[in-house]
Amino acid sequence: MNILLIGCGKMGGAMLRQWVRHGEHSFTVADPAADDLPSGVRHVSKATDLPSQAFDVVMIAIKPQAIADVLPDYAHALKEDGTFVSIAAGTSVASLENVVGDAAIVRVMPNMAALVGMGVSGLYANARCTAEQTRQIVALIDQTGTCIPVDSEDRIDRLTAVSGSGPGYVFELLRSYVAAAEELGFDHDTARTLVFDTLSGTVEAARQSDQTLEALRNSVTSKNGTTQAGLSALMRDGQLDTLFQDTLQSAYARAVELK
Ligand SMILES: NC(=O)C1=CN([C@@H]2O[C@H](COP(=O)(O)OP(=O)(O)OC[C@H]3O[C@@H](n4cnc5c(N)ncnc54)[C@H](O)[C@@H]3O)[C@@H](O)[C@H]2O)C=CC1
Ligand SMILES: O=C(O)[C@@H]1CCC=N1
Repeated sequence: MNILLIGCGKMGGAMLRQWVRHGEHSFTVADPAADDLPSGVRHVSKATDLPSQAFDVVMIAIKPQAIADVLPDYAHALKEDGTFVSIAAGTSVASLENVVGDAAIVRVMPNMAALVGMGVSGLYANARCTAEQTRQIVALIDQTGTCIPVDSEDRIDRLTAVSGSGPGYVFELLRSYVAAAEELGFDHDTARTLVFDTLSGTVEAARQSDQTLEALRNSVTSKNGTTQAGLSALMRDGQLDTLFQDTLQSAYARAVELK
């Protein structure tokens, strides 16, 4: 496919790197600030540099607040049977239709783990998308990690709160965990190794296990042992559950505001 990527910042750039690595599609990036594009990617700085009806996919990867101003300039570049794809948080299909009219539109919510080809994305296709158009975009997003199609747009906003913003929570969790390990006397590099390997090894053990997460947690927790002491601080008064619920509800509420 011939694909136009409008906006190639942190998220668009992470996904583009995976697509270029797979080498299946041709890419043009429209972003005045993009200066370090992978080789083979064409770069344009303005919409008027693009021919009409040249692209199978026009993907918008700029900030939600800028879409209404920027996208109309690029609408001519999409083929008549092409697909608009938006990765913007919140911005609804209805808002996108207000800008580009009645078109095949797919909302994708990726995450920053796409940087290493381990992203997880939600995907919602509007009623104008044919099964073939949806299949093509699912296959494209699969190249950045895992793609989970959903059948309601609200699921995309909910999934934004869980996995779209998720790397932000996890980076902060890692920062705090590493800082606490340093407080306990480890140098920074050792603290990072201890925390990162604990996280990735534990996630893999949980993924490969058929036990519940509670059973796995209990398998680490000796009666009156060290883990029990640590967990009673971590879980005091249900604070961890409250914190995660507040975190996800706040992010979901913001996605709804950005519609
Ligand atoms: N950063 C993340 O982890 C995620 C971001 N998103 C969504 O991705 C979109 C982009 O976010 P980021 O990459 O984080 O932001 P960013 O600020 O890193 O990238 C935005 C890019 O758009 C470019 N841009 C601005 N005006 C433009 C114009 N008129 N024409 C072409 N390009 C223009 C900027 O130069 C910049 O490179 C947002 O809508 C966000 O909601 C979705 C999931 C995760
Ligand atoms: O914070 C944001 O709005 C974007 C969407 C999901 C992750 N980053």
